[in-house]
Order: sequence, then C-alpha cells, then structure tokens
Amino acid sequence: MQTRQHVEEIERVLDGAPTGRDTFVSASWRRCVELYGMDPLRSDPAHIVTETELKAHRKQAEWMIAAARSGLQSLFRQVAGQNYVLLLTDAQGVCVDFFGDDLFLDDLRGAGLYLGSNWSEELAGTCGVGACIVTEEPVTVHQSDHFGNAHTTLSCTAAPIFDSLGKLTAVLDISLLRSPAAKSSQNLAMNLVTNAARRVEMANLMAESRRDWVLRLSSSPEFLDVDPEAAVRLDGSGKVIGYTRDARKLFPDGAPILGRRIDEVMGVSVDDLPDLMRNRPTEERIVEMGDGGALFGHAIAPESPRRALSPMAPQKPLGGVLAGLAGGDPGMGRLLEKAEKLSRTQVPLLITGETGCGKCRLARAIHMAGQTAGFVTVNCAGLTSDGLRAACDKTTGATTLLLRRVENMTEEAAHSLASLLDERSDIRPLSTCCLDPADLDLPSSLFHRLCGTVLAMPPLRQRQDLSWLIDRLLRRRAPDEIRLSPSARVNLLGRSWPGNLRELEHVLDVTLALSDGSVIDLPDLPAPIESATRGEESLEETLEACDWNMSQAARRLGVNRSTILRRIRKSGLKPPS
Ligand SMILES: Nc1ncnc2c1ncn2[C@@H]1O[C@H](COP(=O)(O)OP(=O)(O)OP(=O)(O)O)[C@@H](O)[C@H]1O
Repeated sequence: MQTRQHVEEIERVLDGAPTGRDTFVSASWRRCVELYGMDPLRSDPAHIVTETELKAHRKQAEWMIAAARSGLQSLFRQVAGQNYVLLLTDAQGVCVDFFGDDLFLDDLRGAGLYLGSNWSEELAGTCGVGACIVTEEPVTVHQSDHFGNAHTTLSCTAAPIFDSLGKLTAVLDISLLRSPAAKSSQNLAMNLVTNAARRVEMANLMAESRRDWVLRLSSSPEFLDVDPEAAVRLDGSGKVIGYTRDARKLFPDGAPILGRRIDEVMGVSVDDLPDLMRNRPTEERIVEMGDGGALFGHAIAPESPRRALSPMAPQKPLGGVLAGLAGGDPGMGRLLEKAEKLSRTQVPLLITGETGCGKCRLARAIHMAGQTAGFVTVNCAGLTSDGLRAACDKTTGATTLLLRRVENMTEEAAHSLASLLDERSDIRPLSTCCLDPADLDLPSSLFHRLCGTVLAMPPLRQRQDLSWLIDRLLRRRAPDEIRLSPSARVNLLGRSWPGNLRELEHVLDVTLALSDGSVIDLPDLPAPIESATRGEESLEETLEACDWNMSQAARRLGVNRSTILRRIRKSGLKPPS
C-alpha cells in the first residue's frame, strides 16, 4: 500500500504537481527517473564496492579521514545510545570511514550503512549523501524522501565538507535505521553534522596553513579562539589562498574568493593581523565587514621554519613574520636572521636605530616568531613605577615586555624596572632606543638586564630594498592599478628620509589623498619636509630648553649624543657658566 502511494507520488512529481516535499527531493526523484532510468518499485540491495576498490578510495581520502577522525569520534560520543550511525564518504559517495553501534552491525551492513557502500545518487537514488553531493548543501533525506523502496525506513542527514580551495571533498552523514515520522525530529542531527563538518574544514585549513597567516572569525567573542565560524588562509600580501566554506558568506555573493585581498572586503589588512593575535583581549579584536557588520577576529601567524640541527644542512630561507620586514637588503637580511635565532631564546634585546626605522615593528615580529603568550608595550617617556607595574600585572606567565624609547626612562622608573625584572623572571624585555648604546644613560644594573645584545637597524636611506618597501607600502594603501612613474620613483629613492619608514608612510598617504589618476608622477609627490628645528640655529635653543643635558637634547633632536657634541664643537657654542 505504502509502496503504491510512494510510486504515485513520484509520478505526480514527474507531472509537475506540487507534493509538499523539499524541492531538492523532487528534483532528485526527477533525475532518478529521467537521468538514471531508475524504477522506485525495484528493491536494489546496497551497492558495496570491492575490497580493492575500497582500499583505493580510502587511500585517496587518507588525509580527510585523518582530519575528520577526531571530529567524528566526538560527534559519535554526543549521539551515543541513540542508534545513530556516522558515515564519512568521499566526493564519489563511497563510505570510507564509519562509526556505528556494534550491536546492530548486521542490520547496518544490510542497509548499506557501512564501510564501502556507495551512496552516489546515480546508484542509490535519492539519499542523504547523494543529494548532498549534488546540491553541495546540508540535507535531510527522511524515510519516504528516499527514491528506492529499500531505503524508505532510513533517515539520513548529510553535510558537505569542502577543501580549502572550495571543492567538495567529502560528506559527513548521520543516519538512523528507524526514526520518528516527523522530519523535524532530525533538526538536531542537522545541527550536529553541519557543525562537525565545519570543524573538519577548519582542522584541515589549519593543518595546511602552517607557513601562512590564518584569520579566524566568529560572531561571538567566547567562541572565537575555541570554535570559530569561518577562516581564511592568506599569503604575505593579504590575498586569500584558502578558506572554509562558511567564509563565503563574508564575500560579496558570487564573486571569486581565492585571490581577493582581505582589505577589499574587510576593514583589516595583512599588516593589522598582529593586532588580532591571541595576546590581545578578544573584545578588542574587532574586524569590520564590508556589509557594515563586524566580527571578532583571531589571527594566527605563520610558523617560522625550524633550522635543521646538522651544521652541514643548507640554510633555509628566512620565513614567518620576520621575513616580511625586508626585501633583499643584505644588512637587513643578516639582522633578521640573527633576530630569528634570538627569537627562540629569552635573551633581552636592545634594538637601536633612528626614529621611525621600524624598531617596534621588529620587536613585535621577534615576539611573534618566539610564540611567547603575553605581550605588553610601554612607552618609556613619562612612564611611572605604578604605570609599569600596572602594565605588567595584566599578564601572567611568559611575557614579552616592549619598552619603547628606553632612553626616555626616568631614574625612578629605571629602578622599578630593575626590581620588576628580578621578581618576574618570565618577562623578556625587548627595548628600542634611538641612541647608540654607549650614549644610553641608564643605571648599569638595568642596562645589563635590558641589553643581552644589540640589534642595530639601518636608516631607510641606507637600505637597498627601499624600492621594495615603497611598493609594499603602496600596495597596502592602494589598488593594484595605482603605480609610480619612473621619475617619481627615482625622486623617492633619492630622498634622505630623516623620519624613515614613518615618513615614507606619510608621504604615500598624502600623495594618494591628493592625486587623482592611476599614475603617481613627480608633481604629485609632496616636497620633503625639512624640520626647521633640526638646523644648527636651533641647537642652542634646544640645549637651553634641556638645561644643557646632552642626552636629553639628543633625544629631542632624534640624533645621538656624540652628534650633539660634534655640533656644539662645530658651532662654538659654550654652556652657560
Ligand atoms: N618593514 C616594514 N614594512 C612596512 N612598514 C613598516 C616596517 N617597519 C616599520 N614600518 C612602519 O613604520 C612606522 C614606524 O615603525 P616603528 O614604530 O616600528 O618605528 P620605530 O623605529 O620604533 O619608531 P620610534 O623610534 O619613533 O618609536 C610604523 O607605522 C610601522 O608600521
């Protein structure tokens, strides 16, 4: 009787009459008859591939089985005792992994809910796995939704799993041999299976992205770090090179995702990613979306490659966050290599160089390469003992303490810092300073607690990768079509850049704001700003303002102490008696 009704319903669907079934079910019935020539009255047994074929399918899906295993195990634990069976099939519909209750193994085998069964639509008719492969969407195929007579007691809920390039690669199916009549009884199963599929995609993306940035996103701060909703894998320029399926929702409908730069769709660029790392409070890691909404972001930095232990092993090129700081300048290359080795130690580092040359940026990169949990920055100008303590109390455990412009530290703060470092051996100080270490006026007890070794950064005018840096900063600010004319480039390369990278950033910002067209030409560039206070005329005023304290005057002018002494001698200035 039931069979006759089922056949009649299929006939009505073929005639185009509405029957109240989900549209994907009616469409699948139509394919079963019109495309695969199936007969709903035939009670075909389950299609099981041969032992050798199963081996081949499992071998092909090996990496997916491994990525999905722990997800499947935890899902199976969640439904334990409720007679559910879990199948992982490959993109052809062949079951390559299976979790079911041993008590019902014979029944499950008989129904095809077992390893090696082929649930592709053209063989099994309308079924959960088959419909999921065709629609690439999660589906529930409940009881008489099935086309074939043999399966109308089953309820199957299936979710697709995509690889990081957006290709359907597997299906996760949760099935019941017998289920309540209402299809809505499977809503919870649908939730479980789609969440499990999302986690498998996430695990797979993370496993293949060790050398790239990953940005994970969630609408809830509580789940951001533990169970994010979507993730994108990014290359060094911020272009998407992989994604989990749910990340599609973040991009404009239908537009390709691979190759898009994230700053075209979100309010963050690749350079903002360090601010979205785990050492920052979750609530502060907000990413604005193109549609006006916002999500919480968690950026995971590329791992730097570990050097082989053998001294004979060829040197691997520098990788990870440090590699992005220079583009072929030999001096910077050596400096970054040293920084990378030191990043794995607890040695306190003093990073010196002119203002704006990237000392803080380097300190941050060293911290990230070393993968220490906590990160605190304090500005030494105006730093009080209380301020220092309060900043460091924010973290417990291994922490990097970035001391910006350590030459500006007061004596009181210097003493406090020395005792703090004695109390907290888990704090690693990284200090930046615009003076030569020899001119640094710090109590020697503190100096040696801060300076295990010096990393001296070159000024921008001495860097051979200036052209690379100009392009890098330009690309971050403007679309690919905007470029520099050769004469504009030559002009920028010939400047002296007293403000270093900070000045370069400002020049590019001003240029882009004021110029129209897609080519930046010489007249579009702002003239270099020579600071009036840097001339010899103002030296006396500066010295007077600093009570003739050479170190202070040097700080004010952004030069080192010996330069001040030289200028004083040259200009014949005499301190007041
Ligand atoms: N390698 C780099 N690539 C692109 N931008 C950089 C790089 N290094 C630094 N910058 C940018 O240049 C500016 C100055 O960098 P940073 O604050 O690290 O300099 P600093 O030497 O610590 O300056 P100061 O001594 O004045 O505190 C920042 O806006 C930073 O983002």
